Amino acid sequence: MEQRYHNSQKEVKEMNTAELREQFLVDELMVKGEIKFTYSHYDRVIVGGAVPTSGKLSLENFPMLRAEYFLERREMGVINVGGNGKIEVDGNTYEVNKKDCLYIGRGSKNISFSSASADEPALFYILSTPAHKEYDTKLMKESDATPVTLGAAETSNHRTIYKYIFADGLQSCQLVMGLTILNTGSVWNTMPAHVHDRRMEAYFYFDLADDQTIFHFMGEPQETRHITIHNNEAVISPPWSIHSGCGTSNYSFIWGMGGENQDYGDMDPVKITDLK
Ligand SMILES: O=C[C@H](O)[C@@H](O)CC(=O)C(=O)O
Ligand SMILES: [Zn+2]
Repeated sequence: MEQRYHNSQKEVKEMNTAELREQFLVDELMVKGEIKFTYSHYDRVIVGGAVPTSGKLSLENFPMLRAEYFLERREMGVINVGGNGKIEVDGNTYEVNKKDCLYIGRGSKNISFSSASADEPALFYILSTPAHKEYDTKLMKESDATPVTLGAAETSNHRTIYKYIFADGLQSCQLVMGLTILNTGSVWNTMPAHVHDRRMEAYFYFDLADDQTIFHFMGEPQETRHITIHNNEAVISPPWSIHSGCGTSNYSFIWGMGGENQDYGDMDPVKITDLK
């Protein structure tokens, strides 16, 4: 498991392209036949990807967690963005197909991931946060989420938001998770941008054509920087940073947060004309 430590606002201002990418971009997340993890020290959120092919992939423990097993003191959210797949949690099997979300509660011990087809494998995107108590492991199908439409074609940000793990959805200790789908011709996400000093956020971009890119904007609202992102890559957003993107075509992304509260609406918006 790779570790990413904190960076101060002052430090980030001074970073060049390579340094920004090294600190905040999480690439090589979806690797066939592997589970990959990156441990961020912002709210101790672990970002991961699991791509099972012909066999099952089991969730292993990591010595750096100093735990008996991965979810001894943690909870986990998983969203599939690939082919049909299954997740087994302590003997129960859940069908987690594209855009379905499984919340896995603290205390769950034996977890494994599998794909229905090795040729079209499931792509499981994983977030894990520290948890103080156990909530039920529960599946939310895409069709059970309540979509909310935001933005407009005129401002190139017409998009639909699906919330899965949050105060009024799947219950968790602190994890918040969902996804956003941009309409064809819309390329801007999260504009107007916002910060939420109470929560870090991670974005995972998917369903972007292989020959396209997304300019992901980060940094303090008056000190913005960008990182270019390709399909199936994630980016870490410190609590004090904006997180917004503009693609060279439309795309979808999973957002997820850990921290002080689970109130999706807790955002301090930044006026578009105040961004620098
Ligand atoms: O704090 C919330 C997150 O930044 C995202 O949910 C925003 C988002 O998906 C969007 O506006 O498209
Ligand atoms: Zn946000």
